Amino acid sequence: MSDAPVIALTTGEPAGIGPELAVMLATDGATGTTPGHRRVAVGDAGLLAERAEALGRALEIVELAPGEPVPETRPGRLPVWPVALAAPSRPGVLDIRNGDYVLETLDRAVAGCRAGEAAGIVTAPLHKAVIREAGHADFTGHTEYLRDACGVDEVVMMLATDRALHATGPDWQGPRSLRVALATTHLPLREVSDAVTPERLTRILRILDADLRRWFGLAAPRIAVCGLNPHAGEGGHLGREELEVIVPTLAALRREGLTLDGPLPADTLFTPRHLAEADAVLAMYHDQGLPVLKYAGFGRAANITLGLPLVRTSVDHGTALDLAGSGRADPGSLAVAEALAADMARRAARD
Ligand SMILES: NC(=O)C1=CN([C@@H]2O[C@H](COP(=O)(O)OP(=O)(O)OC[C@H]3O[C@@H](n4cnc5c(N)ncnc54)[C@H](O)[C@@H]3O)[C@@H](O)[C@H]2O)C=CC1
Ligand SMILES: NCC(=O)COP(=O)(O)O
Repeated sequence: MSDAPVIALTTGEPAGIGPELAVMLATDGATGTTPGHRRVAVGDAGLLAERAEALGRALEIVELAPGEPVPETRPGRLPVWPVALAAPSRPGVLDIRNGDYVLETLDRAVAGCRAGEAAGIVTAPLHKAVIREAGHADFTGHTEYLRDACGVDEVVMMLATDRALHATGPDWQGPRSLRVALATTHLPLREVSDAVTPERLTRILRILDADLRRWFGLAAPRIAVCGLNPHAGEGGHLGREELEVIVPTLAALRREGLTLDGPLPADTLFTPRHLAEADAVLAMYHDQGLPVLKYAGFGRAANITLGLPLVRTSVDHGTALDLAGSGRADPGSLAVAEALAADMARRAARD
């Protein structure tokens, strides 16, 4: 049996594109053969078989018992850690009866990592609203769910375009190569300002600095930090969060040795001159940073949860209910995210 790391691929919302993306990876000539890692899907085996049939792809689904070794990845075969759907699922049609199912796939993957059966997790997209409507009123996303499942206080969501996953130094240049981390994740805009506290910023920036060193081989990561307000507050005339929170927090962290630029006006930070001088950008909120990242690399970017005790990467997109079942969804981001999880798992094994 190979010692290539096992990556658990949670197949996400059953009515979304996740299951068919897993089928695409498993049947594709390039991604179906991954000598560097072994893939095990986590989800309903019957659902995956249905999606494979609908796409016209020949796929042998191999249900694994707990503890059974994950075989080598080869095209046309998909080992599965089975989790049963609560109700049949049709592409594009959400069903709150399957809300728990999605969380159970995550729990199975985390348990697999804890038991040493898997070295990392890559997640296909889930649908946040349907999970909340299924009774999990506090659910906001994988990132926060995995934080709580792993018992850590803070994690950082960072998305990176594929060119930025391994690049350092002179390779890090220009708008197509971008790493964007978020100070706040899934919050209504109204709550963002209150959430940007010295304590949170300090935790986030320490994790970002440490994990850029750990996973991206950067000896002294340069982090460009966005302001919260237009023109980074215009000297206090357009908001005081910069003067009262961000500036003093960055100053304290610089004294700890972090290399931080900012707070900078977010509208001009994402220009080549500034990006050329930064290894990552910290945006204050979701839609301040992610539209730029997706403009630069949608479909070829990965989402990484920093600060977890396990490896977790994900796609740069959501459930795309409008495409589910059509076979037109692009599996590019899932392939990038899975390859990154495998790289991180190998790095973790070496360290
Ligand atoms: N990692 C995750 O689990 C994520 C989950 N979501 C969730 O997904 C649900 C839907 O979110 P939306 O904002 O509508 O974003 P979305 O990414 O699902 O869709 C936005 C647009 O992008 C297109 N698109 C998405 N993925 C694509 C792919 N692989 N290939 C081609 N086109 C693609 C869709 O067709 C749609 O036009 C929400 O519940 C959201 O919370 C969103 C982002 C990440
Ligand atoms: N837009 C990114 C996103 O929503 C990712 O959410 P999750 O990975 O925390 O589920």
